[in-house]
Formats: sequence, C-alpha cells, structure tokens
Amino acid sequence: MFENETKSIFINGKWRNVDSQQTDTIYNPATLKPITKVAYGGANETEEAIKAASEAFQLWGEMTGRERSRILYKAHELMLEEVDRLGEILTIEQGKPIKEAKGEIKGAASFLLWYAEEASRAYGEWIPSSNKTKRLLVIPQPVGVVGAITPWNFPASMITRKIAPALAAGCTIVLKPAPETPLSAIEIVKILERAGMPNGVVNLVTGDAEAIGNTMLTSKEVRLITFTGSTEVGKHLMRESADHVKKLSLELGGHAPIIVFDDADIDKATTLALASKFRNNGQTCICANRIYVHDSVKDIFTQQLTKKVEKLKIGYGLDDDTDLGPLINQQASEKVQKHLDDAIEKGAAIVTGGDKWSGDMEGYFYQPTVLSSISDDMLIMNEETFGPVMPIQTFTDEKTALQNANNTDYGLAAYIFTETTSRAIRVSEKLEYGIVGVNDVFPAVAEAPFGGIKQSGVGKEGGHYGMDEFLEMKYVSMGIE
Ligand SMILES: O=CCCCC(=O)O
Repeated sequence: MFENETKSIFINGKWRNVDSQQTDTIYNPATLKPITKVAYGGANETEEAIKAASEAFQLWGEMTGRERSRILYKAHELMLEEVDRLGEILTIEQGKPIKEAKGEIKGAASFLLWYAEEASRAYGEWIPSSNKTKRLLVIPQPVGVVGAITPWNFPASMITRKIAPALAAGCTIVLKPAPETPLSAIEIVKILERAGMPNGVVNLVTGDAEAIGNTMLTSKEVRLITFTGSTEVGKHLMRESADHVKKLSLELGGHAPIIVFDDADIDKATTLALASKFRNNGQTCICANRIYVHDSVKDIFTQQLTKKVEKLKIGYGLDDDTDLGPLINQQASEKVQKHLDDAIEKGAAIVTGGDKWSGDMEGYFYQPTVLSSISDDMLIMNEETFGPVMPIQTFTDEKTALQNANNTDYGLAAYIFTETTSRAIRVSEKLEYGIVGVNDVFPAVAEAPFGGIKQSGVGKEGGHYGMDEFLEMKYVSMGIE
C-alpha cells in the first residue's frame, strides 16, 4: 500500500520532497513498525506554499461560489468512492478501529458536501439607511490565505472541517497536518487535485511542526490560522499572532462531564457513556472525561456500564471486531498511567481494567478502565486524560451536579442524560460549554456549529457559522444624489 518514501509536499500543484532530502518516518501506532517516510519540510517550503496560496487567491477568490462549489462537490463524491481505502490508511497511521475510521471518512466527506452547498450562499446585506442620501451595503469577502494546522486524533475530518468552509468562502490554504498522521492529509489533497482544484489553492507542507507553524505565524500574508489541538498550543498561537493581528479559529482541549440524572434511561445512558468515553480510545476532544451519576442510580449504572465495558475488544484496528486500538504514542500512554496512579493514590477504586494491555503487538494499548470513589482533587477530574479511563463520581442534587460540571477552565462539550424535557432545557442553558449533548454523545455534524468557550477555544466549525470564520464583512457606504 505504501512506498518506502512518499512525496508529501504539495506546492502550486506539484508533489515533491524537500531539497535536503530530509525525511520523517511514519509509524503504525499498533505495531510500532514503520509505514513510510514523508518529506521533512520547514520554513522554506512553508514560505513557498504561502507564496503559491497568495498568488492563487486572486483567481480562487474571484471565482463564483457556484464554481467553487462544483469542485468541492466533486471532491465529496471522490471521497465517498474511496471510503474503504481511505479508512484503511487512517487506521494504519492513527490506530483507531476500521469501523470508526470509515465513519470518519464519511464524516470528512460530509463537510465537503455541506460547504459545496454553502459556497453559493454567502449572503451580504443591504442596511436601511437613516439618511436619504446614503446607501449602505455589506459585502462578504474571503479573508485571504489560511494556515490550517490539524491534529492526529481525526486526521481526515478535522482537515475537511477546516478547509472546506475556507475554500467555499474563497480562501486559499497552506495545510500542516499532525506529524504523526500525514498520510490521510496527502490522500485528501490528492482528491482535491483530482476534483479540479486550481494550482496553489491548496498546499500541503509536512515536516517540522514548529518551523512550519512559526512561518505561518510570522507571515503577513497568512490572514487566519485555524487550529485544532491543545489549549497550550492555542495560547502560543494567540500570543505569537498578535504582531500581525491575525484572525484565529481555535478548537482546543476539553474536559467533558456527563451528568446522569436519576430519571435517565440507564440502558441508553450506559451505552452512550461508553461510546463517548471509549471512541477513538478516549482520544477525542469531546470525549467524556468525568461522569457524575445521581447517587440513587449509581449502582445500577456502574454495573451495567462495567458489563458493557468488559465486552470491548482491544486489538489491531484493521480487524473488523476491534473496539479499541492503541494510544497514539508513549507520551499518551504515560499520561493515562499518571492519571490512573494519581487517582489510585488519592483513594480511587478500580472497577474494571486499570492496566496496560499486553497483546501480541508492540503499540501502547491500554485496558478500558472504570474507576469509582473519586474525589475532586484527582488529576483526572481536572485535566484532559485523552485515554480510556472513566472516573465515576456521585451527586445528590441538580445544583451540585451543575457546579461540579462547570468547575473547570475548559468549556468544549458537556452531556446530560435525562428523560425530562424541562430539566434537559434548564440544565443545558446553565452548562458553561459551547456544545451540550442531551441523550446524545455525537454532536459533531457538518451542519451544526462545533466549538468551545472559556479555554476550549474561539470560533465555530460547521454549519453556516463555520464559513463566517473565513469571511470578512466589508461595509460600503455610498452617497447618492
Ligand atoms: O477531537 C475533536 C473532534 C471531534 C470530532 C468528532 O467528534 O467527530
């Protein structure tokens, strides 16, 4: 499936390596075996890519929305034709189970479709003037060159979620995928190329993350950076982009609570909690990180959940029956272990799991773990774990549950399980989060605004809101006779 070396830099319509011939080896996180080598680009390649994107902006920005739409729509069709192959590539480089990988590819395609449709719907405004001799217009115009920095946990859908609205709006792109997972990015760019994207509109630079990111940050021509990743890096981008007053769209860390009320459907609640926590092995920014269960249903919830967790199959992502793949790398595994050790030291009890998984592969596998006897001072209740550990704490009244859920600097996603509509509305309104799932743990869809508040980010991805990020509203004031 892969050559020993893969050309991974795409600038102005040409695939190439770097002049220095420097490469980066990409590993399969399940086996720790090398998959291929990609080009190790840096500042030079990023500057070239920015130049190409700036030049292409003239053409792309002036095309009609309908013309841009046709290319995005074609890319959507091409992506759907290749779900199986792209899913396999994604699993091989990222580790997630093939059923999730194929689901991600379909999700990635859905952003291309949605923004193909939105491309011709960037409306302006005619503002009624209070002065008879004036006419006031608002014209939406593309921001310009966009630097897109994407994460390893969703190597396909986080790319299309960013670049589809940017392209629909008329922006051009320099894409930097996560160093761990450049192969899905290469495939997506090839699809855009086959769909007829003009040269220079989408450019890809793999390699030295810091050098590429800093070149984007210090470039005057890059008008907006869209980033998904940690809050720490998001803060760095905010600080360093101040000199050029760059626009930023940031999807950062989360620490999602699930509140299980006493009127919840427990069978549904346990299925959903499990899906939220263990999808992508807990490596999702909207994964539940802490569960608050009403005291009166704690036992039944924990029993049912544990039974379901114990049926999860850990293994190689390409095996159809695998539910949990490996963690992405050693650092991720160490963090999970640190959170677990800290919790145990502070009095947590292991209900199930609690250790590394030693199968026949070299990767960083971990048993799906459920913990009880949880206290607020544990690391796991305060920091993003990004791994398959679920701490269960109890509460006795709605007010306390809300206080606990809101007691964090993060504000990405929160979930509540209840069968009472008024409670669902009341609690949703009080949760200090950008996204609330009510009896639903899969809120990320192309047509809705995804994004956090507080230290979980700025801006929205998805829906018409997602395209607004890439448009400037130019105000034209006309004096008339
Ligand atoms: O990690 C953040 C993106 C979540 C995407 C999804 O839930 O599909």
